Amino acid sequence: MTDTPFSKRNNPTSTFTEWLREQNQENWDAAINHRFIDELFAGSVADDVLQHYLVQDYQFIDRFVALLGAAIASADLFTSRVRFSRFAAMITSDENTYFLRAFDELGLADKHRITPPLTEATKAFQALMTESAESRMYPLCLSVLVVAEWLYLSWADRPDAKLPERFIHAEWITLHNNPTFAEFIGWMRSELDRTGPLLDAQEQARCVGMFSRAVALERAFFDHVYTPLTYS
Ligand SMILES: Cc1ncc(CO)c(N)n1
Repeated sequence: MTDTPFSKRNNPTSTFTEWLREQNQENWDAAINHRFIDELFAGSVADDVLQHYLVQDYQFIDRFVALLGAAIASADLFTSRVRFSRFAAMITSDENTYFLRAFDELGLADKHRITPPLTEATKAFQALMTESAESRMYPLCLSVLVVAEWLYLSWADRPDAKLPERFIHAEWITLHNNPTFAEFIGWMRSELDRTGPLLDAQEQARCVGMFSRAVALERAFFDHVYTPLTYS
């Protein structure tokens, strides 16, 4: 990892978020081209693999919504709070009901919707989200939120791909590649592009650190679905 501040970056035309992503290109590309994503588009993910992914991801989403709350609380503008609040409403409605319908389809017991065993990857992600929320600094909250949403838009954006038949596959794609979602990511990046460069070198290094951890964890999270737990 480099300690070079944004103002001394090699490529002077890159924005703050581009600069952050450039430093994590290998993990980013491995995540968005992951076997799991190829199988999701093909509709061929094994049910126990998808179930494991969704059970663990529901626990990710719990802390993710808490982190959205921290972004709402720490944002410097009312207009930013409004946009994040609307996004939080989407996650806690359309996305939440997708999880519940998918759990029904996959026959998942109630206890695993609420308190499943947590994997190391899930715990590490939860710890990162708690740390960034507890910083109470808007750009640090954004550094983790931007990875989670921008990386998901990046894997889901395959314009020539046909949607798979089953809703448990297709809806997980359309939740992450629809125009409203894409527009929101553009806005959220512009928020980090606006507030990140104003930080001092030490605080920028914290952004770099959290962004990098988040990208590495996204990759690890996809890797770990192929050793699914049994939820009986
Ligand atoms: C692990 C992970 N990262 C990002 C997203 C997008 O919200 C998600 N659902 N799960």
